[in-house]
Amino acid sequence: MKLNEIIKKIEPLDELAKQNCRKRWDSIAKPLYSLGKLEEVIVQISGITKSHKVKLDKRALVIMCADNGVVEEGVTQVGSEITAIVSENFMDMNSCVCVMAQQAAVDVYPIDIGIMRDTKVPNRKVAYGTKNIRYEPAMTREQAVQAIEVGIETVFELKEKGYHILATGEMGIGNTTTSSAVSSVLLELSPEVVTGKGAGLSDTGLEKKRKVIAEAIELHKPDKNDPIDVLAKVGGFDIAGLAGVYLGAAAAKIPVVMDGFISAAAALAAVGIEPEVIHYIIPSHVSKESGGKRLLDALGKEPFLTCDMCLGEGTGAVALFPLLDMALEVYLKMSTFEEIEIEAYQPL
Ligand SMILES: Cc1cc2ncn([C@H]3O[C@H](COP(=O)(O)O)[C@@H](O)[C@H]3O)c2cc1C
Ligand SMILES: O=C(O)c1cccnc1
Repeated sequence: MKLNEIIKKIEPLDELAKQNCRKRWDSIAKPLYSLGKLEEVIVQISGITKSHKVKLDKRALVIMCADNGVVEEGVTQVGSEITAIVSENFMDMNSCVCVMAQQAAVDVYPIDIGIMRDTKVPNRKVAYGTKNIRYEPAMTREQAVQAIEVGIETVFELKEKGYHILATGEMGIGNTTTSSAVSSVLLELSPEVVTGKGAGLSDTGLEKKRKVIAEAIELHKPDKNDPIDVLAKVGGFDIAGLAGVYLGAAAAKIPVVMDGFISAAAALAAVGIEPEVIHYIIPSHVSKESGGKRLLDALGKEPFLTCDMCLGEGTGAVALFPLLDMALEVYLKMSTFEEIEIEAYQPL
């Protein structure tokens, strides 16, 4: 599926479906608007799916798994070999997000979009890891587009399987370095501000990480007005793949729940490629990682959850599903004012 053709398919949300959904909320016997963002998110999903008959029965988490050459620079607490190990554990439902996903009835779809060795994870490899951004661009522009297209194709395959809603996750040692680099360029903020300790780093390690990011940006001069250039020069296959998931979701008219810092950096790139994508994205939590809040602000999204999480894998996104389920149960099952024979509140 070609990126250019997919972009052409992306439309504004359906206003009529949103209005019908709002009407249903307003008829429910409770104080108007009192479920706040939980009402708004169901309205958003109506607009995305062009129907006020919202269904969230089948849900999938896409986990983009890839390695990053920049790990050679000592910007992480653990080595690249951990990416493959954790990614293969997803296949056995043995990771934090898998446990949470089972609880929330979310199916887990890890994808090997660029792990540095062969794995048992479904193979959509663009390459065996990216180049070290301190010295070379992470990937070619063609590879960035290819990774985006892997994300797009994944969405259409899941839509075909009947999924109603998707969530984003990733696994890739070193990907808070690449996400911070992408964020620094796209937000026009110094690496100091948007770079944190990722999966754990000493203070000296953090200093080095910021320096490496600053040097990579200085060397490659990514064009902030061209998110594909930014992804190619200082991003990763996982981030580009996730950008493709957002673009694909918008084209396929399927809502997508965004996880934390890395997922938000990918979202910012996707929205830079096609601004309309923003309406198809549902935020979940605010990552504790430096830059997490700034990315949400730049996307104009408020988090549902503030739990100081910074784990990745899609954990924050999956954590939102029980809340979405409760919102939808009220929306679908609650009595209306008419049914319990009291006069409806008038909007103020
Ligand atoms: C065992 C382990 C499991 C993980 N699961 C997610 N991450 C998270 O940490 C990584 C990013 O942090 P950094 O940039 O510091 O490497 C990503 O893989 C992210 O998903 C993990 C990290 C580790 C070590
Ligand atoms: O918020 C995230 O996505 C995150 C933060 C730190 C480490 N891994 C992921």
